[in-house]
Amino acid sequence: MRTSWSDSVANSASENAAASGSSGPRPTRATYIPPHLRNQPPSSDSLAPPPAAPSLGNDRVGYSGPVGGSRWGGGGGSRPDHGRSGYGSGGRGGGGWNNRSGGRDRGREREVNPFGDDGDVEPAFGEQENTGINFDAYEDIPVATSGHNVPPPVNTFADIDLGEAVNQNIRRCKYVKPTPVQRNAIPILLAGRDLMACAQTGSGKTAAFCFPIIAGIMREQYVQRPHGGRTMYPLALILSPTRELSSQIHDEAKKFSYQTGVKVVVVYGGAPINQQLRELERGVDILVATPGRLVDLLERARVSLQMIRYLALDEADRMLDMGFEPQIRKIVEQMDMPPCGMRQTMLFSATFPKEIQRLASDFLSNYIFLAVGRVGSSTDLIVQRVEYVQEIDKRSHLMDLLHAQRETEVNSKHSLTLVFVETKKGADSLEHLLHVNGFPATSIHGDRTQQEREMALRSFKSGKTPILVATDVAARGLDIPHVAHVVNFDLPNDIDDYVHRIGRTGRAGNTGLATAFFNENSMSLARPLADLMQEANQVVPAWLTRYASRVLHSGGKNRRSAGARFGGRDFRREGSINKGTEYYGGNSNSGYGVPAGYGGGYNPAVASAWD
Ligand SMILES: Nc1ncnc2c1ncn2[C@@H]1O[C@H](COP(=O)(O)OP(=O)(O)OP(=O)(O)O)[C@@H](O)[C@H]1O
Repeated sequence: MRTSWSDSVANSASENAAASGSSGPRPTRATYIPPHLRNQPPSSDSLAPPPAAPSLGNDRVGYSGPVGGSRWGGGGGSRPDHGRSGYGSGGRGGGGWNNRSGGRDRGREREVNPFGDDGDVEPAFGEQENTGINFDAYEDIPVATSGHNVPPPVNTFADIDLGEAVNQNIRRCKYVKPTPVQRNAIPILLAGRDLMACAQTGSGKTAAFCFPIIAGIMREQYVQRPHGGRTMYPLALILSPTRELSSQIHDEAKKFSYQTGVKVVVVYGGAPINQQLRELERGVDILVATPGRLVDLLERARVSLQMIRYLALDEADRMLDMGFEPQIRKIVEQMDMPPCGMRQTMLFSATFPKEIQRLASDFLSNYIFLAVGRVGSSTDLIVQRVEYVQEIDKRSHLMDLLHAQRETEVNSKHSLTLVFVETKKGADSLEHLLHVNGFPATSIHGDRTQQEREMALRSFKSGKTPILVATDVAARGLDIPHVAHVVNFDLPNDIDDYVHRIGRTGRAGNTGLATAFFNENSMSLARPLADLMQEANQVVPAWLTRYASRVLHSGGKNRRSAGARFGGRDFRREGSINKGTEYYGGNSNSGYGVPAGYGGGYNPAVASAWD
């Protein structure tokens, strides 16, 4: 059974509590225990010193610059490195796995089973029930890749060598087959390539970047990290725009890395830093972070990025918009992270406007662009409705909708409604209105304390308050089961935000409904909204088409540029860089119905709701 987000948060909290209460011996940081050795069952040779790794020398301590030799060194193997100097130990043939036991096992006793099962091994791939994703629709999903030497996609998890421990966790998650983005992205990442991936909301992007990172770290044999002092040296950094999303990624990564020995830690603002520091001191391989708290830790020299070899930006377009870009540049370019080409960089989002692609290319080296079209489980299954509602009538109209839902029991414990508003004040006052009118509602926005935010989400997820009023802080990434209805009470200014908001429903095979209240205030969205709905085979009201045609030639900021459909297209193909180079490889399809990132639609408005 899938653990819910709020359950996961609760599990994570109790896990932290258990960890901090543990009386077990604390490992000294002077001895680095490779992740794959940390969770091995004790064996007769467990006290034997690890065999020396002949290719490793002191030059592997810390970042030594783009010199010819392998910084990462290790096992050789068959993985092509495509010119990435210093990349990769191990190979895809399985020879890179190190199953030796030995060394100190600092994680084993403390590791809480994130699946809440008794550790039973799930049936082999293909024998399990799946989690509801409509796999039959997969064959029709348009996929486009561009870049040099694109590794071919795989069809099954068994075709990918992620190691037995990760495979067991995939089975525990009840993932039967890789989703299209996973089928394509995982081989690319295992081949050591940088990647910009654009795939629909709810299509499994988190696992697409987590699996290769975990497998990559497990393949590393004896990476020596600098020691002494209080600075920690993670090997992978996953950045995301909100605390809740970072927490969710952390929970997912902990599931995927269960019993692999790979240690995942999350840091984000609004939570006590001392607790996070204590957690870091226990060791960290993968650091999941929001940018603000990470910068704080970097400035305190409690974290160094010197040893980073995997950098993932989830919701990458948001991370590189005007609100976040300076912080991201600081983290990636001005601290001690190895430069692009000396680390593996992966950017994921459901939307990738051209402007952001251009910015993002600064962080990437010889990268592959991947666009995965509609995952049959997602927008096809979201019914989109748009209603003309005057500003003054919105509140009563919403309550009418909710009343009607109550009648049909749509708003039950297992049928949640997420209402998006533009401002924090608006969220507070709408929550209050619903409350006094007898609707069980709560709210989440950036002015709430972290504790209040977490409580609100828990209460929503559990069905205690099945209506959540939210600002855009909840628009991206959150994987909340049973969200049946998303209401855009206030439409966003940017069509990409609309895409992410409605993507909170219709996830992983479930159906969903998205209702938008449209009026004169949302006029700039008329055309992209009408186009988006048409692409997704939705009924577009005649009045919306009329509004859309009025702004057709007015060049609004959300204007979608011809040929750059939904941002599912590599901006390098527009001829702005690398002219004359053939970028397309693998499958290429034009014109997918990916409701993702309009080419001309970037709105650099800073959303105050973000962390
Ligand atoms: N191979 C798979 N088989 C079945 N379910 C899967 C698979 N991969 C991921 N899922 C499930 O699909 C859901 C959506 O995944 P995830 O949150 O990673 O989507 P996403 O693409 O990151 O969405 P968003 O764009 O909204 O951030 C999750 O509940 C996840 O557990």
